[in-house]
Amino acid sequence: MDLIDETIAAIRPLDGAAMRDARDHQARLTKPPGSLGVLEEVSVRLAGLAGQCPPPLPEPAAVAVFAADHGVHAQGVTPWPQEVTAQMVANFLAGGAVVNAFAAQVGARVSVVDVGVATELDGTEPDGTEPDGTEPDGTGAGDAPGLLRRKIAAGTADMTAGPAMTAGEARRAVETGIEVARELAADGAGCLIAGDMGIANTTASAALIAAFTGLPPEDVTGRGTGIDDATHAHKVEIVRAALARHGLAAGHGAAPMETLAAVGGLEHAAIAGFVLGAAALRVPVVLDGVIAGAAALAAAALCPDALGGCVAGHRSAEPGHAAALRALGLRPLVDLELRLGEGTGALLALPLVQGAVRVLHEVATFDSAGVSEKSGGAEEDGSGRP
Ligand SMILES: O=C(O)c1ccc[n+]([C@@H]2O[C@H](COP(=O)([O-])O)[C@@H](O)[C@H]2O)c1
Ligand SMILES: Cc1cc2nc[nH]c2cc1C
Repeated sequence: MDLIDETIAAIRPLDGAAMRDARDHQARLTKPPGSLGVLEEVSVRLAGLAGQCPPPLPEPAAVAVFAADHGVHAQGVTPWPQEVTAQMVANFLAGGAVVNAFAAQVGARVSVVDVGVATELDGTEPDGTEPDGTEPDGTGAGDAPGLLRRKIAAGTADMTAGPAMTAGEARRAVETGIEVARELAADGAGCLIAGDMGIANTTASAALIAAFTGLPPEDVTGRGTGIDDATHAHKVEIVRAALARHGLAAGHGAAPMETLAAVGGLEHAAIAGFVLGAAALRVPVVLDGVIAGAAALAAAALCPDALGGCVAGHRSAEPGHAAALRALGLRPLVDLELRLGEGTGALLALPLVQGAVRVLHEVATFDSAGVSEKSGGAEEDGSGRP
């Protein structure tokens, strides 16, 4: 059995008994039943993931920013030059990006995983040596702490001309995501966040979401980093052409690994693996924006139970993200019209997830605090409605 099959075989559904314990416990806490709304369901799901109530606090959190480039960039789907991917990797490693600020805010550790950056990272050659051929000496951005060198290819190929990845590249990217989840969990992370960086990756995200949901390209293709109406119309047609070329147009069904290889990105495949790897270890994942949403659809297609321990951190401004979350049955915790990626929306939601679980640990029950319960005959349905 290879790593992907072994990981999928290890994934189990949420534990129903632990979920019932969490629901019962929530009902005994000193608050009107149901008054913590969506957070109660988050706590119940994390109890189901851990198989115990209360589940461990989801901390410390670790963010892995999966970075990769995209051949479809050549089709003029984004106003940004491709080298911005590598430049932003250097910025993450120097601590200067929004993900660094938001991670510092919540005490999360940031790692950057190069799974497919096309431009070489500052100061290093493709194999990670210094330009003069010596081993990395700590002077280039490529040597900074927090960089995981897992480059599978120098970006994907143009999905409108052929498959974005070979089958082997797609599998290696999924395996890389599993390995990174394992490494971060082994280092003590109690909650995982997948961020992304990749100029043009909202085009690949739209193609994946259309393929997995069957929705038409115009419903799931957004403006990414910011494009005018004409470029947006062109982007929709590029997504349509890629789906048609690979036989992925609405209603044709989508085999997960083949779909990832045809129209996905190396970071999408790695994030799908990261979700699978975390699920096998029963570690919760807070999902970020449209790239994570597209990757989560692939993970769910590979193993539906993999999504049991995933929380949708936020809803991004990309229309495809809302479509992906609907298809996954996930309700986003935060909706601030963010459209940045990097893991930023998930990091903002992290304290909500942690707070949801902390309630199960720390809040007194009516019995223990001597607080009277409500009187009256209405059947308790947990909704908080009388
Ligand atoms: O997270 C999101 O929902 C999101 C929405 C729009 C843009 N992004 C980020 O912007 C980049 C891709 O945008 P684009 O327009 O080049 O496809 C990539 O680095 C993503 O992390 C991210
Ligand atoms: C500057 C910049 C920062 C980003 N972070 C994630 N995607 C990004 C895209 C751009 C263009």
